[in-house]
Amino acid sequence: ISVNPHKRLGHLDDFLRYCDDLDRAEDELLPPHVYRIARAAFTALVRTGKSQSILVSGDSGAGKTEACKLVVACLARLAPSGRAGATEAALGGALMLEAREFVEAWGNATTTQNKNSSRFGKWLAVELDAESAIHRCSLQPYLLERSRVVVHGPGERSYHVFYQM
Ligand SMILES: Nc1ncnc2c1ncn2[C@@H]1O[C@H](COP(=O)(O)OP(=O)(O)OP(=O)(O)O)[C@@H](O)[C@H]1O
Repeated sequence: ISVNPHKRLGHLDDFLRYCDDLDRAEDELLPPHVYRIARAAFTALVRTGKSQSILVSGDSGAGKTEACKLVVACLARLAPSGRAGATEAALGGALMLEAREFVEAWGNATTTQNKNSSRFGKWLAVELDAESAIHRCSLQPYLLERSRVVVHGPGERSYHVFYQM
């Protein structure tokens, strides 16, 4: 269970430093946190070679979109560590986050529940190479609320991009 803090907590570096002090076998010693979920998926993928999935669900405004960004930020920091190609991998993670801002312009809108509500579902894939560095990221949108382009409720808006232009 993840609770929307409604403020930047910003302690990824502290968390990763804390993780570094622990043996990798001791995932269960980590505090409950979205970073712990991301790290557990990463270590399981590296250990087993099998794909891992993280399903984020909840009410509008619960913090799903922000939680996903934190997962990607955490993977981007974990994946390249100490390997050749680290710069490219870190860049891939950063680009993924930047790309999401762009996608949000076209698929997010202000609603009564959330001023940056995602009006589509998304399948985000992060692929690692044999060196456990980020190889490729992709984002597949689906079920976009297309009717919002022409009509929306009182106090709501159409997609951000129309106001940004
Ligand atoms: N981890 C977080 N740190 C700081 N602020 C957050 C965090 N999670 C959510 N918020 C705040 O809450 C707002 C709503 O969160 P978010 O857009 O992630 O919700 P959501 O569950 O994706 O909603 P929707 O289903 O409507 O898209 C964000 O715009 C942000 O202001």
